[in-house]
Amino acid sequence: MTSFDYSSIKSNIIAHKVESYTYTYGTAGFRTKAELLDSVMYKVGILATLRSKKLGGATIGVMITASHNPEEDNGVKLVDPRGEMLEQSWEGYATSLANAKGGDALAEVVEEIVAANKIDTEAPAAVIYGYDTRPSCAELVKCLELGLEVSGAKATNFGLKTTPMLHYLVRCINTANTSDSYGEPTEEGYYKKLSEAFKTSVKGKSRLSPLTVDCANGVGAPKLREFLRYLPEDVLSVNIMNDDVTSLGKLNKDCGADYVKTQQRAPPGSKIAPGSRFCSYDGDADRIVYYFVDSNGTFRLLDGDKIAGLAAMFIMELVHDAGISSIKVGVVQTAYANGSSTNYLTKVLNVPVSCVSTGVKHLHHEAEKYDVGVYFEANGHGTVLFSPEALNTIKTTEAKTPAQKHAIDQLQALTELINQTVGDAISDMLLVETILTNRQWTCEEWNQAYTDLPNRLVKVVVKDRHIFKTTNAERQLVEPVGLQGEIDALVAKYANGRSFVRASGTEDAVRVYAEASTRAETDELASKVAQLVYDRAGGVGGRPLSS
Ligand SMILES: CC(=O)N[C@H]1[C@@H](OP(=O)(O)O)O[C@H](CO)[C@@H](O)[C@@H]1O
Ligand SMILES: [Mg+2]
Repeated sequence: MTSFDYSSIKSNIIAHKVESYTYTYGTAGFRTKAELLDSVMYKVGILATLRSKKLGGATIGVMITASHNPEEDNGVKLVDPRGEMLEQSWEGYATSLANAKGGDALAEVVEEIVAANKIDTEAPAAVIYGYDTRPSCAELVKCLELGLEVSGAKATNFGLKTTPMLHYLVRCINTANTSDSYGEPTEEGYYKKLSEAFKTSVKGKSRLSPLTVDCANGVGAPKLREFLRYLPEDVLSVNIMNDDVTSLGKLNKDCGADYVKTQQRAPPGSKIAPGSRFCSYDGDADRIVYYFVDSNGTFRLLDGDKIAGLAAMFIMELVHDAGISSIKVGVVQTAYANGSSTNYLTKVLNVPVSCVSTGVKHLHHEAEKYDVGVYFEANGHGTVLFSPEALNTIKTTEAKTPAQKHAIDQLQALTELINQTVGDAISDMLLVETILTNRQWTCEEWNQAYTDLPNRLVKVVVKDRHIFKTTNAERQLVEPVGLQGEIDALVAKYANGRSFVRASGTEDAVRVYAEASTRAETDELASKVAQLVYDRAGGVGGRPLSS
């Protein structure tokens, strides 16, 4: 291990490919065209080392992936010691480092971070890293490794991983030999933990019909295949599709969770028919959506909102059957959650629901406020968090009846089955399969909880999206001044109408969301609001949805 060496940090700097490009550590870390990322990877290596030094040598994770983005993109994000996303206050450091051009500028930013956080640069540092199947990963890994080396980290390459596996590994390493040890810090340990919990969860129940999993031609494919070696076919029957991770150009192309959610259709080539069950992962396997076609042949999507409803329902019943009145379940959504799902949660399940800003970190932090916090974005990213007190209560409650014992055992198994560090397609799939198996439900029966309101998401390109400022968990605009009043006036004309506008954190566009009672009204409302935004806030290119 080398030590932290300013001159080495300066002299090894990787030059920016495009001088004028500005990097931002956003909702999903750094994400852009892969060829622009080599300089960033070097600096992320340095940042991860500093973060670890700041936290007494705790292991920090670095994941190289661009999730559902096209194959030519790539990205990188840091994982904090408990497997969470990088603490928000450090995102600014990431951005400053990434934009520092030249060795002197870089050293200056590093010095600022060291001073502001009183970091002992000679303290130990440990960083683990993993990457997805993108062809650009190999080169980017080398750049990251150089950054880790010049800053003196003990670095470990965990190789090809799904994003949630890397989060799991970070938490396991940092909790090893403690009372809240999260598991064995190996890929095998992950498979064993989840498969054992699943076997317990479905014990004594008949296996469901086969589930076809679209792996988006990404890292989920080889990892799911490996995982299935731990689960006998008579416990879970899975067919894998879109598992080509070697041919160029296939990753996320006309497949995967994002495609299915935005296109509202099954990937081409899937032999979906009434009675069959399907789900899709995204490119780094941290998102999942389910779908099926009903007896009329109509495509039905079971998205993150539907998964949240199913999970909340099941866990609340288990808590009730276990006789544990101290555990309160809550659900966290964003403004993109379908109005019918919020209605179902609050009026039918009577569960408290919080609405927070877009981005998993916001949902995760809000979910930590509940004893059991279920959080999902509509797009299928989410998980369930059990507070330390809830975990302890589940572990120590003594059953008075066999029914109570069964419920407690089921809850205990769920705490092992669910990846509590971050949304995880494999783990979330097992959660859904557990519930459907216990209920012996078809997807059609699951879907009956509520009917989605028709909805529409439109992108409007404007001169400067940063002029859009929101409040109330992004549901209302504060600026441009006056625009919200005009949106409200439009919404008021539609039964069950709802619409909101915010700047995307990941694309150079403004997003307009609308829902209403009928498809026609929804489309009309979406188009009116989109055109209003275009007219009032510097629309660029063609006017959206003009007929
Ligand atoms: C409407 C929508 O789906 N927004 C997505 C998208 O964020 P935007 O800030 O809307 O671009 O990407 C995020 C990161 O993957 C994800 O968390 C979020 O849900
Ligand atoms: Mg993803």
